[in-house]
Amino acid sequence: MGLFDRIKKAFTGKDDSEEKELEKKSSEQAPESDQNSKPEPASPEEKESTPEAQPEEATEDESTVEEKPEPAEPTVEEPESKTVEPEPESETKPENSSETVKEEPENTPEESAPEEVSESDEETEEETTEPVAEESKETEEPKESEETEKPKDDVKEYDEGLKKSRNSFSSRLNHFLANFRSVDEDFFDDLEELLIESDVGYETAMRISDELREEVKLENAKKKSDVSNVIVRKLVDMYGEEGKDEDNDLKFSTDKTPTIFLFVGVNGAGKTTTIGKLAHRYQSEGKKVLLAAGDTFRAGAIEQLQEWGKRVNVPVQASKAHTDPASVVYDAVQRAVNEDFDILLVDTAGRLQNKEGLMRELEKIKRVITRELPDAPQEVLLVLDGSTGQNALSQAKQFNETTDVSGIVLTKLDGSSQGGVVLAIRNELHIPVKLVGLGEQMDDLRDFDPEKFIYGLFKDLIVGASNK
Ligand SMILES: Nc1nc2c(ncn2[C@@H]2O[C@H](COP(=O)(O)OP(=O)(O)OP(=O)(O)O)[C@@H](O)[C@H]2O)c(=O)[nH]1
Repeated sequence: MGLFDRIKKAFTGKDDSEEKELEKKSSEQAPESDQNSKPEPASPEEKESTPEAQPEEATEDESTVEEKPEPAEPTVEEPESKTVEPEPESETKPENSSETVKEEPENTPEESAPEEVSESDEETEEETTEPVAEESKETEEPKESEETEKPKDDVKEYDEGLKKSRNSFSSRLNHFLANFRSVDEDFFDDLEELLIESDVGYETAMRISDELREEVKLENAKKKSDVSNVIVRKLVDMYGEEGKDEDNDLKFSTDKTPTIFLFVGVNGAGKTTTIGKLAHRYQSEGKKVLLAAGDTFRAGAIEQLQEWGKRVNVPVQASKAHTDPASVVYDAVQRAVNEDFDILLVDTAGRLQNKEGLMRELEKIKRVITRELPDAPQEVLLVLDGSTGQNALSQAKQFNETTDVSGIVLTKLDGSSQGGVVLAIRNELHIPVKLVGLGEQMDDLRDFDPEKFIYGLFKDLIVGASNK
């Protein structure tokens, strides 16, 4: 069963063929009693969900007028979703948060062009690193986490977080389908354009268009509803295919040594915030977490990480601005080992005077870590601002050329209408997305779950597409 059918079945209780079968039967037997043909709804809670899901256009299309079974919304517990590989509800338990610490990302007028990273990195140890600002420790109790927020549900989070992306994609596609006259060359040109604009990536758009030509011929899909079904099915199944060997799980140390995650990415992508959220997650799980302020390029970045340290009650290894970041990281690794920390999360600069300088610095940081702990870092996580669409994709390409990225954190998907970039990242870069940011709060970080994500992105189209 392809991804499309798996998702459809998980969330509606029926896959496409079962549904067609049912429809056929019910139209043969009792044309009026279409009530009966509804898939037993999982839970009809938010029926209003997406207005564009059943756009007026669909009505004008001859064949599609008949009543659709109202999409069964996924229940919080996803009761019948057992068909999709069993997901442990692996999310952080959000017993806290709620308190919104406003952080200004660019709060410091940085840039006094920093001395180039010194090449002599053997040293690092004592010199630079007076742990000037290693505050927090266990001193401050997590006062903020007292006000409990109701636990967030995973499916629902994706569902809500991706509303904008979904609406944007659904309405574009629906608009497009409502306006095409025939499936000719112009149709395919326009479709390619639409897919590219939706940030699924150029190559993906071309592949879909090519394969669609075949499918359209094969399935003799001439009606709008058929074409729509084929497009969505292709998009989803292609995504499923590409991800067959993808491992979206974070890797951890397999011995007693600390796990180290190194975060890289351009300024403002959400590195510090992601580190804060992850620190909160592991801390809540009872792990001993240390943060390292490896972005010494600007003082504001150090303060920002320290702020997060306070918020989530986790110590931060830091030094003065413009210290060699490798020395800060060296000290952090030493401390993590000596004091039995479970996890060390390392922040890095998003910008230096030039790209080469930045890449050299990242390399050096990584070398320092690996020299101390050969299996670390267990992850080099590239943080990308998901709301930047194609821009995120080209950043990923650049970083991946110079840094050995093991996974991607895609942030700001809540505010984005560019969720399609996830398709491009998988189909074109083959780097697994491991985490997604669905908001600014401590609990708004999710392990990336491809099926829930795709459901969140295409819900209306998946549930609606095949019933026409
Ligand atoms: N809506 C939303 N905002 C986010 C998310 N992740 C981060 N942000 C916001 O994005 C802004 C930048 O995040 P930072 O964590 O400072 O980014 P950074 O990559 O560390 O940037 P520098 O410290 O400048 O290198 C902040 O205002 C965050 O609150 C997310 O998932 N959703």
